[in-house]
Amino acid sequence: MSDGFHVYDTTLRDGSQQEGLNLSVQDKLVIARHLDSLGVGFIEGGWPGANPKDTEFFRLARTELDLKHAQLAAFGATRRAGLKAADDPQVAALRDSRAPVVTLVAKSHDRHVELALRTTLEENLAMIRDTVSHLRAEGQRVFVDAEHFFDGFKANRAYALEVVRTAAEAGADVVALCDTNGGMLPDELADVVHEVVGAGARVGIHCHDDSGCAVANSLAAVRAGATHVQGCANGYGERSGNANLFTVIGNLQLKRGMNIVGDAQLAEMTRIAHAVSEATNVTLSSQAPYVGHSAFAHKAGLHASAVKVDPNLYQHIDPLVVGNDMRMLVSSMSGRASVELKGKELGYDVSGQKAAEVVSRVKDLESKGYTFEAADASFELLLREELAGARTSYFTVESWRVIAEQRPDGVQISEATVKVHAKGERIIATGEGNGPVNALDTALRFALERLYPELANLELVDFKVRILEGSHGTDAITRVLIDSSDGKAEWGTVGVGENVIAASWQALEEAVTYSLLRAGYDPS
Ligand SMILES: CC(=O)SCCNC(=O)CCNC(=O)[C@H](O)C(C)(C)COP(=O)(O)OP(=O)(O)OC[C@H]1O[C@@H](n2cnc3c(N)ncnc32)[C@H](O)[C@@H]1OP(=O)(O)O
Ligand SMILES: CC(=O)C(=O)O
Repeated sequence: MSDGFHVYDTTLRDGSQQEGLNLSVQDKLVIARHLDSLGVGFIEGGWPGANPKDTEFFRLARTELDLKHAQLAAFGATRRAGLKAADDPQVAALRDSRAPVVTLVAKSHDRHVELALRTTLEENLAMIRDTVSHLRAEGQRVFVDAEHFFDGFKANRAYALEVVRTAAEAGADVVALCDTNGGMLPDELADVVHEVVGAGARVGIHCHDDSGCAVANSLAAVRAGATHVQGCANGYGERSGNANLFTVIGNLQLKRGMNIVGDAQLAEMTRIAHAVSEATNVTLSSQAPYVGHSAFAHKAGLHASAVKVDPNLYQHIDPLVVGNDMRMLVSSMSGRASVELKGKELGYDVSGQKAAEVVSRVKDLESKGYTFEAADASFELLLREELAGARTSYFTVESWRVIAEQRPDGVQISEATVKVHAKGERIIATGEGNGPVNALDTALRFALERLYPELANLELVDFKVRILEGSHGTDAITRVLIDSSDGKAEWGTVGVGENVIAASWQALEEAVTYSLLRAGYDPS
């Protein structure tokens, strides 16, 4: 990280104020390690003393977190009105955390001092002064988060600036100006930051995303002179979240030319964003800038035809720089170039008239309810059929049948029979399952596993059903998407039919066919 500029992560404190996000101490340790490996300068670990988990995190961090880049910061409030900082138990918890940095939240809006703290403006300044100097004297580095700073500045400019001066004079290294309610817009916010820079301490910025401007506001603040930027992984945080730190880092490094993290660390950013999302158990938006699964996915035919000439015609950066990948999506919006590029991605040479035929087939099938964006394996099987003039096939299906039963004891069980032909044999197999699709899957595997032992590695990992509305007087139809894995890769297949079992069978048959193709068996 460049000297003189701080990247401060508050995922483990402000990020965990997000509705539905609950981190264990172990989750926090895992996330801290990921953020450290990205090269952030500070990791705010939580509020020691506010709850046992955060206190425990700081205790364990001393022995279990071997941070290579970041310093740990403990978050807490200034002392209570009327108490000495040294006697305030919450301040003691910050001291006892033994974190090298303490970040104190301080009121900087006069109305909040009077209504929320129920004290005088002078006492609030004394609370800031005493707490900062006490912790400094105890050997900790102190940052101050000036809460509601921008709203406070509008209401009482002199008082908001006095808060910054008081914190700086007492020894705070950073005063982070907080857009706590997240309602600021970049131009207005930048003007305020500009006025504060030079008041003594290093000026930082902490933005919430209630107006959808948290990242833009953070960048505007940096341009106006802030040299400390706070944010959260994947934009987590209370209400609409905080500035997405990954977007901020990408923009500062790649658009503003700042040396925020190393190139090798930036190339890990996509992996880290997804690993943090695994730890928080909050699905990462596929549209997340830089790191989302769709951030460099091209669906429109016109885009693909230009990307074929030069990917940068429809991409703002090279995805590899942030560890992401360009992907081509095939759908009813595709043209020949989309199919050509997707074919190349899958290892097939398809162009000209053949590409046009594939496009036309995809469009026709999508008009009937199929979708190939999420069913890459079904698309590959279709492509192979167009190129070879015949389906890739390892078995032919004579018939299948399934019975769903509810027994007198309430247990529901399904039983399926499949009749298939493979390698010159006619095979009849029966399977049971907790539902009809599970029973069909079991029966099909029983039928084929002896001839194709690699099938034992196939696992169905997801199953999605969608009822598509009928049009032009037709009945509604069912689309089934199955995600499968062989432990090395995942792939999707699609089936469409008038009933859910027929659609599922089709997606299942393609999942099995594709797994045999991947396993290297020769098609019949
Ligand atoms: C803008 C932000 O996001 S700041 C971070 C906010 N995060 C959290 O609140 C999560 C952790 N919080 C907690 O666990 C609890 O609220 C605690 C442990 C901190 C306090 O709990 P309690 O003692 O029960 O108080 P409660 O939550 O009801 O109220 C907060 C108190 O802190 C006071 N306070 C608020 N801000 C400050 C401040 N900057 N400096 C000193 N005191 C403050 C309030 O006036 C209130 O005082 P009161 O007890 O005299 O009414
Ligand atoms: C401190 C903080 O999280 C805020 O003001 O938003």
